Amino acid sequence: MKIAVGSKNAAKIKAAETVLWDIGNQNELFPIDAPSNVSGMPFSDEETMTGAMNRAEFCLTHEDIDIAIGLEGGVTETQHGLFLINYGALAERDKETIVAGGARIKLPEEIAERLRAGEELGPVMEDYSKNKNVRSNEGAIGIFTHGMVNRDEMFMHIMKLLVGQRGDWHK
Ligand SMILES: O=c1[nH]c(=O)c2ncn([C@@H]3O[C@H](COP(=O)(O)OP(=O)(O)OP(=O)(O)O)[C@@H](O)[C@H]3O)c2[nH]1
Repeated sequence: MKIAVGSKNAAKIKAAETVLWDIGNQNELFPIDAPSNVSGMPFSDEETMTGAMNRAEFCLTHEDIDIAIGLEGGVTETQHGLFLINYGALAERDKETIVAGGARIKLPEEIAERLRAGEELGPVMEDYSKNKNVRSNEGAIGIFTHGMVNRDEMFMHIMKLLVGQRGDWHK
């Protein structure tokens, strides 16, 4: 089967590749630069989830793609602070899109304040950590967990939730 992941982000591609290899399929993975059609920095569960679904559904407009995956990062406000969140979606023609959310952690207040003021997490994390291209490598989750859970691993978990819900990979 031809499977698309709606991003050129290395952490997202690695997560998709790893989980698809793990389920033992002879599938081909195609990274596609898919628009999320939500804001650059999604600011709620709803918006982040919609971004993941929009990316997956965009990939299905490529006729040769059988299964499309969208992965999206964002943040959400809670009574206890601003949390980093992530969602994934798996779309197929004539089937209901499958959705899953990933692990979430509270962001330090100095980061939260900058996001509330309109900055995007990617550049803020580069500035904070002095590392380059954080969003495609360890991610904010990797930095704040001291490498215990990096962004690819967090997306791998979402991938497992998606492919697990679909189920019938060997039929
Ligand atoms: O350093 C980061 N570590 C993270 O853990 C993280 N999660 C989200 N973001 C940022 O939030 C926005 C939407 O995220 P996002 O997933 O839609 O886009 P992305 O730029 O990471 O990938 P893509 O658009 O190439 O697929 C973008 O500004 C991302 O930079 C992160 N940045």
